[in-house]
Amino acid sequence: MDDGIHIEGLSKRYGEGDTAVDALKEVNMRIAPGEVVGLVGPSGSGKTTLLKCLGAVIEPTRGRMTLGGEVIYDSDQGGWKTPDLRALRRDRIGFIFQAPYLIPFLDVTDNVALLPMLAGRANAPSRARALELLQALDVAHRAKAQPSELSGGEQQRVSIARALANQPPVILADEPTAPLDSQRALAVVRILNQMASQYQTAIIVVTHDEKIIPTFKRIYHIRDGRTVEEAGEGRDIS
Ligand SMILES: Nc1ncnc2c1ncn2[C@@H]1O[C@H](COP(=O)(O)OP(=O)(O)OP(=O)(O)O)[C@@H](O)[C@H]1O
Repeated sequence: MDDGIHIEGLSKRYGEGDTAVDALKEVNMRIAPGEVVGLVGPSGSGKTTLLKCLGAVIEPTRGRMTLGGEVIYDSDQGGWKTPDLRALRRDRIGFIFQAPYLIPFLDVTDNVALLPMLAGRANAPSRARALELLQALDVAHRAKAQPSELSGGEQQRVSIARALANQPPVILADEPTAPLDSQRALAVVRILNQMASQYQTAIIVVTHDEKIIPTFKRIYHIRDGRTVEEAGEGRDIS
């Protein structure tokens, strides 16, 4: 089974000739449903490039990527499996960023329900799903509030609910804890672990954050475009 995330021989070259940059060099990764792994590496090592390839934002040069049991990209089979990369991103991949990027003129429920609605689901089940997620993330009491009325931590939890809204098999989190103090950063990681296990989502967390690195059970180190897998400390944060 190839559920979760499976990356095989993924390479990305920017540019051509003398100025070409090989940002990813035959990267292999496998993340199981329900698993949260860290992706760490120095500046310029290829982390953003890897997230962009997985998130169908840029096209790899070679390799194969499987998300939730479906091959989404195979360079030996013509590249992307679907021409509609926007729908792929919307329906199959959740994104969490350093800042929550909530839509200021929609209330909390609609911020979460918007993606299922855009994916063609009816309003009532989309809102019901949003409320269920807000409950799971302990912000349901703010369901009718505007984003500007929320604390930073509440906004971050709403952005995690939004990432889960279309039940994607995969969530890509780019430095989700960088601006947070230690306690709040660990709370976000705890939530990501709970959500991964509750919804059987595979989560990659790109991070430099020394506060959360000891919490991962598995870490991929990336250096100069190549990944090395390592057992993490898996420090208990329950
Ligand atoms: N659009 C581009 N064109 C050419 N080279 C690029 C492009 N984007 C990134 N690179 C190069 O690819 C390599 C990997 O960059 P990438 O942004 O993936 O690193 P990163 O690990 O995310 O770094 P940081 O932690 O600083 O964000 C770097 O050498 C970078 O200069």
